[in-house]
Amino acid sequence: MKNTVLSLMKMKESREKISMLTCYDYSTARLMESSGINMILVGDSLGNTMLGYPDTLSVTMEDMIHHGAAVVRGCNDIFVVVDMPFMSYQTSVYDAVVNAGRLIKETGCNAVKLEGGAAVKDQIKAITDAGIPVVAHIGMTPQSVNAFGGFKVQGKSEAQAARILQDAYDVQEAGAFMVVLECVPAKLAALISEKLAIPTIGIGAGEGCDGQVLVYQDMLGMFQDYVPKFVKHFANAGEMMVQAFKDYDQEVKAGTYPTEAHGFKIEEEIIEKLKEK
Ligand SMILES: Nc1nc(=O)c2c([nH]1)NC[C@@H]1CN(c3ccc(C(=O)N[C@@H](CCC(=O)O)C(=O)O)cc3)CN21
Ligand SMILES: CC(C)C(=O)C(=O)O
Ligand SMILES: [Mg+2]
Repeated sequence: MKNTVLSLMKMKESREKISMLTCYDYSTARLMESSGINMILVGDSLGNTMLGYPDTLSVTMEDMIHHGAAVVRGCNDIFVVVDMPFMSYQTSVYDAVVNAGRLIKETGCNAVKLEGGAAVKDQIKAITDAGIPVVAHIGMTPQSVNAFGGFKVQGKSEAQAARILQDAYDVQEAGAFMVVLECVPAKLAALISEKLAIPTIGIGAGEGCDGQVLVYQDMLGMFQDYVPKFVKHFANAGEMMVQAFKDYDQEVKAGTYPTEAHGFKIEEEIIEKLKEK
């Protein structure tokens, strides 16, 4: 049965962990749907994993709509969240509502996600007031990579930890129904998870969160540019793919693929007639 904002919030109450993975295309969405995971995130991490950018800053609304709509076409039964890309909501509350609305209308997703705490309270409130569920994202927010000086864990000092806790309270108060905690110390994430009424979804935020999210190419072992410390390889799909590509290359070159079984037949007579032309 498909989750809703209500059933996801109830999972926190009953201490049932929430599983989320990123997804960017139709065929992967079909596969994920048969796995039992609770939620899909069409993350702006598609800038890295699908488009080959060094960060998420170049990702556009058009990119998110293109991939988001493909994922939604593959999902009958999973709650889908689409990331708002860099500069689609930071510029004004008006831009935030217009662009959140476009993501909902043009992809068919169930909720949107945006990065930031206190700084985007007004945006979260306005999008929520428009009837669009919002997932917040605090801690190490990759769209601020240049401000952070790299993809570095946030919240180790007392001042930073206090700011992140306040961000968590702020996004909850503004109306977010869920919050992603990225790359923050495990004990800080556990404390925030206890204090908030809304579910927390961790990535590099330890075992105390109400759920977890990973980039699917990371957990399948098929992304090689970098491997963050929080990633666990649940498969070595990268190795399997390279082996299959090698086998194909060899068989094509050796003439062992394709065989007759992979081809289509035609009446011999027709070929004989064509030979005379
Ligand atoms: N494939 C992929 N996976 C991700 O998790 C991800 C993306 N892309 N793109 C957007 C952001 C970028 N993220 C990143 C990228 C790198 C590290 C990383 O390498 N961290 C180091 C250093 C941590 C530190 O020094 O504080 C690590 O060892 O984990 C972490 C998160 C998370 N997001
Ligand atoms: C890793 C998650 C939280 C994300 O924002 C993304 O994939 O873009
Ligand atoms: Mg993102």
